[in-house]
Amino acid sequence: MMKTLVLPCRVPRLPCAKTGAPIRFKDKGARMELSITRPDDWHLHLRDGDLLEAVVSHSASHFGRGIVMPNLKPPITTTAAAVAYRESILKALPANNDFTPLMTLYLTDTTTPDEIKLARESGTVFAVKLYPAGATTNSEDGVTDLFGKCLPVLEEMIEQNMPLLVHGEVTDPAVDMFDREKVFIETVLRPLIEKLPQLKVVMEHVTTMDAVRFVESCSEGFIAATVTPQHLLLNRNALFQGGLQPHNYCLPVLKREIHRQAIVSVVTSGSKRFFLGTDSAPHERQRKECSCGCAGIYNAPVALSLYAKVFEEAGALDKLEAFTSFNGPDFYGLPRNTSKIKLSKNSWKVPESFSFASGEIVPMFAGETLDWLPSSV
Ligand SMILES: NC(=O)N[C@@H](CC(=O)O)C(=O)O
Ligand SMILES: [Zn+2]
Ligand SMILES: [Zn+2]
Repeated sequence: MMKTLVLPCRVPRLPCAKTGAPIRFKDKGARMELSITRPDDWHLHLRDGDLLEAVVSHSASHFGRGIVMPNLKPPITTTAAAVAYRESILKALPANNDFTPLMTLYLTDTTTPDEIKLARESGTVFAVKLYPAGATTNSEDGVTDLFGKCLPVLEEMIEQNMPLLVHGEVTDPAVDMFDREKVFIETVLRPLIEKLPQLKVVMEHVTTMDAVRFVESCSEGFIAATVTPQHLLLNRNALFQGGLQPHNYCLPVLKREIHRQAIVSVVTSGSKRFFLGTDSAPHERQRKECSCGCAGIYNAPVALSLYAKVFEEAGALDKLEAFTSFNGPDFYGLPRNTSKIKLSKNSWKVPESFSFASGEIVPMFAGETLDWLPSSV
């Protein structure tokens, strides 16, 4: 496979007051070590069956919690299904691992306010996910008319202090693929927030300067965003470099360099509105390398190394811990993790692939050498 073109992260920094996050650096001879509060992944696809078994340990080995996406087949639309899915995740965890899956419900045109009450009472569901119908992988059952069909549910979510997580893209085929996030902000998100200013919303996997500006312009504590490693490190050239690169294809699709730079600038500025969400989305190799390949990048094994790389190159390692470990739980109103992990400046090679019962999964940056190695303390 072609070596991925990784872009430099030394970009202009937005002016910002120092957050003063207590980061501990140790210089072990030539090797730098960083000790940070255990991170959480606020956007994660764990799948089910043997794929779940194959991938879960890559997240569970370093992350404390993960917001688990509900886009299974069939989707997780009820609390009962979320509770059962949670059980199967717990069963698939390695022994003595206390990773906590935070479950989500898949919003449909027919979700009821009572289901939201049940979700809150269960203590296992932490958010509701909006997939505009047809926007991405397994979104066929998603919402067709948010304002027409879902307002009572959204009002109940305000009552229950339950955040709405959005895949922020319109699906109108007349809208250019690269403009779908920007158009979603203007036609759906802004009107939604004007109508329901008390609703907590996370704009998932932001990819544009427009999204960065929008989130920054909203009230803190109500609107936040997750950011993936791929949208921090790659621009849309990575899809075509040396030939079509299916393992760099995800949705929302990678954008122009100016957008990538805007995202790097805002996360490394220390803004509290942005936090770690890998969107790690494994698909079996044949489902990526075919004539109509699936969208989704499998980044769980490399995500922490890559986030550290971005912050290091931007000269902002002192802001890394807030992004990986504080801003997310603070937004969700959950306690921060108490355990730590270590990131050592140690070269390691990303495996070419991971085999499992039904095939192989190719990780992001397969076969390449990365600098930061995470380990539990
Ligand atoms: N991001 C992706 O490209 N794919 C995700 C779905 C999603 O998060 O949109 C998947 O489930 O494969
Ligand atoms: Zn999505
Ligand atoms: Zn996703």
